[in-house]
Amino acid sequence: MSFALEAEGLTKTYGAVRALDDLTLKIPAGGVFGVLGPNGAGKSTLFRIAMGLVRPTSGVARLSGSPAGHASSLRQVGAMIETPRYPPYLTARDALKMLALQSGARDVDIDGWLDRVGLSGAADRKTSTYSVGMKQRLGLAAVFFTRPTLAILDEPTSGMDPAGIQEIRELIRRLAAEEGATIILASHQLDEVRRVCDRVAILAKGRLVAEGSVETLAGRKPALRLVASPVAQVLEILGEQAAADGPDAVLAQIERHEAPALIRALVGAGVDIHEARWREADLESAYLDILQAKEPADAR
Ligand SMILES: Nc1ncnc2c1ncn2[C@@H]1O[C@H](COP(=O)(O)OP(=O)(O)OP(=O)(O)O)[C@@H](O)[C@H]1O
Repeated sequence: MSFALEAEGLTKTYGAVRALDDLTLKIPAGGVFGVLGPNGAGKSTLFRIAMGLVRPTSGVARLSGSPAGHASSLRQVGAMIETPRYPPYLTARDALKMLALQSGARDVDIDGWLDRVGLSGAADRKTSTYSVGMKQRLGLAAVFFTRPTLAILDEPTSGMDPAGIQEIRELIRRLAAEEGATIILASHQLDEVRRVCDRVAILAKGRLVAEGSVETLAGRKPALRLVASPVAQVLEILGEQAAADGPDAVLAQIERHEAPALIRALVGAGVDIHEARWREADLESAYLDILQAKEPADAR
């Protein structure tokens, strides 16, 4: 397996503060990886080291096998650290042109990228007139237009309203699928992480306290909750794949692609289905439980 980012025994101290404390973490190449953790857990420090902005006190970080901070690894990484800032007098188009010049990227389809992030209509407006969401979308174009193999997004939806968060979330998923880049994102929005990320790591006080797929960490897979009658017949048809969930509902442990066929089969067997809804993995409770149980006890 190849890894987009590897941290081995990574420690970073700022005076008496250990921002990272012997962190070992391997983030596989491909997909969207979430880094979670309370304020001060060390997420941004890990990202700054990956981008070569900060030197570790000890340990190593590698991007696709090359040491972080080396020219070869820097060329592969694009990053957005919180809300991007641009000189206020620049339009979005000029901001991307400037970034293309700075990065030495050639043949960048600036109009195409403005279109992909939904900014075509505002391309010639000064970025100082942009909403937070528009700045984030421009920031995503700026990360991806040089086609990095690794994109690091530090709290990409901070300060945004729910509609804006949903837009950015969909854009990130689309870019992950279309660009094939590994995306590593830090977020405090657990719902966002659950919907966007394939795998997550939880950091606390600079250490790794949990790592795995969202479903594994949440301790349960998504299940299809069917409100149906007669319930007994649904339980009989589904056998071991189902469990009663109250007097009129059943939880079916099936994969998402199996849902249409199951519903067709139940209706064909004469079952009335009043509601079918996915019960998602509960990452938030799992996150809080993990932090309570595993957070290193030594307060700093
Ligand atoms: N340049 C610095 N100088 C001194 N201390 C720092 C510096 N950068 C980070 N720290 C400290 O290191 C610890 C980890 O900070 P970091 O920003 O990596 O955490 P984080 O998980 O990104 O937090 P948040 O969720 O609040 O962004 C904190 O205690 C922070 O105060």
